[in-house]
Amino acid sequence: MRRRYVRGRRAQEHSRRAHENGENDGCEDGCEDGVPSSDSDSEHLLFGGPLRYDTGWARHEEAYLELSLRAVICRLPRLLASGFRLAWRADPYAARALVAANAGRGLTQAVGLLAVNRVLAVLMTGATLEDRLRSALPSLFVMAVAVSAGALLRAASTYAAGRLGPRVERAATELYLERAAQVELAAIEDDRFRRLLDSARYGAASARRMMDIGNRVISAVISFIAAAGVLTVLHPVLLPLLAAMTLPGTWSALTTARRRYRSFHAWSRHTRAGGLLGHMLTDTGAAPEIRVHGVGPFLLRHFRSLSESAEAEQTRLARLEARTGLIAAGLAGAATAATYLALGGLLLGGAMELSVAGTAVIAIRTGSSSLTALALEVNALHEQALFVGDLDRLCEEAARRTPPPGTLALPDRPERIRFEHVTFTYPGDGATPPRTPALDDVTLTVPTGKIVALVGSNGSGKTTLAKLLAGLYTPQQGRVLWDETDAALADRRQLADRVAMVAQDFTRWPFTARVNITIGRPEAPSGDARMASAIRHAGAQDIIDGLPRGLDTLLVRGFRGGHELSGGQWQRLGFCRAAYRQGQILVVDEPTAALDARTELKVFDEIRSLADEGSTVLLITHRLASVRHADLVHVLDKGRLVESGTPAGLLASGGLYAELYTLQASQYASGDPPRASAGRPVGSGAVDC
Ligand SMILES: Nc1ncnc2c1ncn2[C@@H]1O[C@H](COP(=O)(O)OP(=O)(O)OP(=O)(O)O)[C@@H](O)[C@H]1O
Repeated sequence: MRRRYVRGRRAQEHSRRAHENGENDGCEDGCEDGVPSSDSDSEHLLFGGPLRYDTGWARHEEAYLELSLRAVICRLPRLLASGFRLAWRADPYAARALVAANAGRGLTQAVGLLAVNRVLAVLMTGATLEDRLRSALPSLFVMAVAVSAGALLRAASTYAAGRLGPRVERAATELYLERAAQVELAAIEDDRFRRLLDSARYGAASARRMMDIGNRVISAVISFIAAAGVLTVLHPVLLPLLAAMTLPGTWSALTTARRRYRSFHAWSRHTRAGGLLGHMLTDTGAAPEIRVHGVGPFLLRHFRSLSESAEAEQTRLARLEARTGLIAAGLAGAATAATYLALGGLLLGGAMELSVAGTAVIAIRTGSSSLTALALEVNALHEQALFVGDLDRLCEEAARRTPPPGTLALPDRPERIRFEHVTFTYPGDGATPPRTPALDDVTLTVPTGKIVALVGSNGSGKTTLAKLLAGLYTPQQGRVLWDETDAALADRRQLADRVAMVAQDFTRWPFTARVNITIGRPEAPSGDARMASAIRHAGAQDIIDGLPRGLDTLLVRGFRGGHELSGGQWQRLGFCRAAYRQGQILVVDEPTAALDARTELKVFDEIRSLADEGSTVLLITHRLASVRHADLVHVLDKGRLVESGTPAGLLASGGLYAELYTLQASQYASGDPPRASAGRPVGSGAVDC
């Protein structure tokens, strides 16, 4: 009931707007800027409303539609300048050649038109035909030279644009990737920056397209200027006649293009929704449920409903296009008749010579086709320029968010890493209320050469603390000290070099097993000893032995020879990668979550042996039985440090650690499932711990 009311209100609002815009293209049912509402019952049922992308580039859908042609033309020079800067950086020679060739073409067109005028004038005056032809020869020669030069310059401009395009795309892509890889992790996780990244991703392809469209715009502008200049020289009244003949065609082309564009954006949500349904129907992950729950016919029905409404929209557009084309043809016909009547009047009144009228007809034809092309290309150019503008903004923003390289050297063999009153809050998206700190005034010590465990409920800040230690984030307050050196001022490359990490969501690289291990330290000389030691520490020999091509097996499905590992096997490979890296500090976040009991024991033995060899291990785990391997345990709760001590000491003290431990141990001791509410509340993740 409520939904019907909301949809009714929305339809009324759409109708009102369409009415205000003076558009009534058969959309009694609620229109969006002349486009019938694309909201459908299927979308409401399946997605709770229209399926919109939440990405940066999607912003341009609205931005572009809001702009009038005048606004587009006003903004264009700035946007064009950023495209030209890219072109200049990519290939200054080709950029110069492109501009020069187009300018030259305009000149040849003007010269050609004037020569035509001269030829016609000479042919229509003079005594004998032979005399007239002889007198016309020099102008004919000029015409031939102008046409040949124009052809040569067109070839030069095609070559320059073709050479420039890929180079511009490569330069822009490199710029994009370089900037994206440099920024701090917090920027990558920041919604606003992510949107900018999304949007700027299209900057490179758009920059390339801009070269082609820009080339056509320049040549249309120059050709229009040449035709308009010649017409003004021939007779001042001809210029308004040119405009009158051109306007209907331009109006028709622009109206149709904008209508299609609007419709595309209103209806692309629909198409996207249909695509998603199609994908779900064939997706491997959804396949079992589709079969067991009989979801197939349900999805197919909604797919058909979405497709049928999209087809109806195409029919509506075709009808409108035909109508606009007809109106434009009528107006253009009237304007052409008026033009020829005016030319006839000028001829009869003796205000214009026949030769001038002939040249005028040619110039009007050239000028009007250039102007129509210009209007369309400017529209397209503006759309591409928006994305190139985003690439510019990304570069500025990335420069702001790239951490300084740092200058202080870290101690070779630090005795401890100390967190001093560290507070860290993840950046918000600006729209929602500010986040609460993930770490709040935390002071603790990680002695080197030991196993230090971080324990606490879900969301208590363990992973965040490990990432701060690895230098992935910088605290807003407090310091992380390696002995006495502040990590925020330390050489960032040196800091990264000291740490190896097996994160919860470590990357499953779509490469061979060998690369998946060595990518932990790609520049290390690939020696068998290092590899063998890493495989041994991770207890991964059986996995490698089981692969069809051993270390050279490709670990991704969907490609020939590709092989899929189980979750636990991947986890051991991730551990192997970290061991291969041989960092001073090894951070392991839930290293055994997907492992069977026997393998888990083996991995913890290896962690112990790594610590015995001098490495520092920062262990994050919810399996408190495994924490007995640790030399020191820090217990976090809601971003604060609540307890620290040895496992035995903490058990004896009867605090949060002891409570969590007892809760977990009781699962094994008794047949009854433990109750999370037993004892005092320990946060939402009490049972996990
Ligand atoms: N990238 C992020 N952006 C925003 N908030 C985050 C991000 N990562 C973590 N948080 C928030 O910070 C808090 C601490 O998260 P953290 O991952 O450090 O906890 P944790 O103790 O490791 O949890 P778990 O045991 O579930 O892995 C949580 O409230 C979490 O929602």
